[in-house]
Amino acid sequence: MTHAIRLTEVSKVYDPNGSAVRALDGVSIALRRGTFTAVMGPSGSGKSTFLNCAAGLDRPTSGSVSLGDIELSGLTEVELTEVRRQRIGFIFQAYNLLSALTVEENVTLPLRLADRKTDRAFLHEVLTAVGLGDHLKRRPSELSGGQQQRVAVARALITHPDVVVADEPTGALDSRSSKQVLELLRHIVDTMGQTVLMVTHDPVAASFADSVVFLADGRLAGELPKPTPEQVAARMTHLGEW
Ligand SMILES: Nc1ncnc2c1ncn2[C@@H]1O[C@H](COP(=O)(O)OP(=O)(O)OP(=O)(O)O)[C@@H](O)[C@H]1O
Repeated sequence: MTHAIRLTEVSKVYDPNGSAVRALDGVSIALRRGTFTAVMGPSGSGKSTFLNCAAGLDRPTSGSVSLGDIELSGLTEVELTEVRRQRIGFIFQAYNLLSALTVEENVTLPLRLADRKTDRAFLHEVLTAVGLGDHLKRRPSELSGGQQQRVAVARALITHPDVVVADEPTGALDSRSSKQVLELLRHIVDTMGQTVLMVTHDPVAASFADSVVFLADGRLAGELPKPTPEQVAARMTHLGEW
């Protein structure tokens, strides 16, 4: 199995008050294991819908999504929740850490929710990789935004997920902290063989990926391997307002 995620002819139609919005329109793509993919496109082009369908947070109206050899559309809600918990790591713009918990408790929370034991050696490895080995007992309020997002990266990694999905992970960070988080995502792909899927508006962020996938009006509008910020920006300008 070389693909971490495969979408086949995925469409998603929202129907608020009867005026249907086709957020995704026949998207087919496969993401290889151990690769870092960025998703870009104008506002409203379907990036979040794409990420949510790929990660089992939302169900397509038609088409299929498979995570490894698991076909998500065949799962019940309970099974889907279990797949998300065990096989996908999530990173959001707003960190979503629990303020009452320490760094260590936040990072190991997905394991406790899944009733799994913490592998102390791997916890140490992950916290060292994100540069927070000395901050185990701190609480989120005692950390910078960049440090909090690195806790979120550690939390996403702790279950050994098949794929890490990140929705605008640097959207709330200054450029220095952004760079650290992006270098960290690059690092987990290069050294741990993780698969990362990231939505971003930022051509510099996208340039850390192996490949950028462009969306326009819910459809795939090209792919750019080995992207540079300049190439990404030029493509985005070509796609219209962003
Ligand atoms: N829950 C929903 N109900 C109705 N329409 C929705 C819903 N979610 C998204 N849409 C619509 O689907 C389209 C795609 O939205 P989506 O959020 O995926 O785009 P996006 O590229 O992530 O946008 P942005 O860059 O602004 O975050 C938009 O037209 C949006 O208004």
